[in-house]
Amino acid sequence: MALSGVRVLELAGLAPSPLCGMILADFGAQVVRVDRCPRSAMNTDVQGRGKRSLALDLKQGAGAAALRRLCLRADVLVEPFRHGVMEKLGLGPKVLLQENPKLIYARLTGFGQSGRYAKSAGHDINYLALSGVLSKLGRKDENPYAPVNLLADFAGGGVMCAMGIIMALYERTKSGKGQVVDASMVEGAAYLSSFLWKSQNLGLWNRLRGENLLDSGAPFYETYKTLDGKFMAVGAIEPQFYEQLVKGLGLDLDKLPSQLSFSDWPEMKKMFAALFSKKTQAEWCRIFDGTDACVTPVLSLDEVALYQHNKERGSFIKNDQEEISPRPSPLLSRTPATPSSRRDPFIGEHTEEILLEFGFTKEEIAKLHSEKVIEFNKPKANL
Ligand SMILES: C[C@H](CCC[C@H](C)C(=O)SCCNC(=O)CCNC(=O)[C@H](O)C(C)(C)COP(=O)(O)OP(=O)(O)OC[C@H]1O[C@@H](n2cnc3c(N)ncnc32)[C@H](O)[C@@H]1OP(=O)(O)O)[C@H]1CC[C@H]2[C@@H]3[C@H](O)C[C@@H]4C[C@H](O)CC[C@]4(C)[C@H]3C[C@H](O)[C@]12C
Repeated sequence: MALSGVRVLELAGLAPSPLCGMILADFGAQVVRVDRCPRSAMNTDVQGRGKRSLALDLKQGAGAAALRRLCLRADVLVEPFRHGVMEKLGLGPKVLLQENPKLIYARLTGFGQSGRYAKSAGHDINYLALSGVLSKLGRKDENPYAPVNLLADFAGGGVMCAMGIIMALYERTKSGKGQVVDASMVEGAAYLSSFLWKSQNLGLWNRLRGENLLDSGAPFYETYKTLDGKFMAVGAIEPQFYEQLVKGLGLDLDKLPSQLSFSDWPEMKKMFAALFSKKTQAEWCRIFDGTDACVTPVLSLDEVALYQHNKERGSFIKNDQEEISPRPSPLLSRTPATPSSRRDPFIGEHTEEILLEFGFTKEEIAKLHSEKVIEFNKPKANL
């Protein structure tokens, strides 16, 4: 796999850093999740695929020292705390990079490592708000609306951080040096939205939120409810595709206002909505499948894996617990990701084997254990 041989230490965090670690693991890296010790009653990382867990108390001097030792043999450290937390533990980049100059030290935070908010708490919606993106999301006459915690946490955070790590790993093959990756979710979400910025002069965003081409203003870029309470997604932007949409709806193009007549959009939406409500989702699929009308069903998470196209590509996978999840993306032709099919690790499940692998002796491990710096957690206890 593309990242085999890369050793990653991921300090356990909320949502974005677990995704970052999972991407690296899916593509072959050996990812160790460093969990808190004493461990919490329940594992909240649902993105632990392919990782192993080491439970280590970083607040004890011996715990912080153990992490420093682990970092000597690691390629990447991912830390998800607000700025200052790692420094307070004596584990800041100055210390760790001095000890291992090849280390890639990835810091995944909401507000970045500097600026007045660097030490403030926040969540996806706050980061999205400060990126400017949130102001563009939402329907006409409604408040801005955050689409779950996908944009800042995962796209602008977890994915951007993984990209930064991979670029730093590539650069290291030339310089032999590690570096700090300062991944701010505000900036990640803003960067992700570069199209929004760069397209300001195209006239795409001249109208209020929810009245533009791609933000639910246009009748041909919208979702519509069907007779059976399901939905269809319509994305017929180009005139040749719009023509096919109109045909599929049983309308006559010549009798409709021009596609880009903004003032007619609200009425056209009503007309399209009335038509979509007359047939079931399956009936609309039969009409539009195989055309270029850019009309697709809105599938639920329960439906996607069984949907013919997704089945043909094997886009969703099952683990040995029969849980379905998306297959890693993108597909690499020679070295595709081979995600683990095992269940996620229990906190502290691999503490001993990881420490042995990183050069700790049995005696050292026993001492750390007796001092409650580390914890073991045998799987049987969880079954
Ligand atoms: C799924 C839910 C998550 C929702 C995601 C949400 C929408 C997000 O946006 S996530 C993005 C959050 N932001 C960041 O990650 C940016 C960077 N980080 C931060 O800004 C902060 O970390 C913070 C604001 C997120 C949290 O601040 P906090 O003060 O808690 O932490 P820090 O200041 O960073 O410091 C960390 C301290 O911890 C110490 N530490 C760290 N590691 C160790 C270690 N190994 N040993 C010892 N100590 C360690 C470190 O030293 C720091 O100490 P100090 O403070 O003293 O300096 C989920 C959200 C809530 C979940 C639910 C909830 O938990 C209840 C249930 C619990 C149950 O177990 C499972 C079900 C739950 C319902 C659970 C379900 C889900 O997981 C949630 C809903």
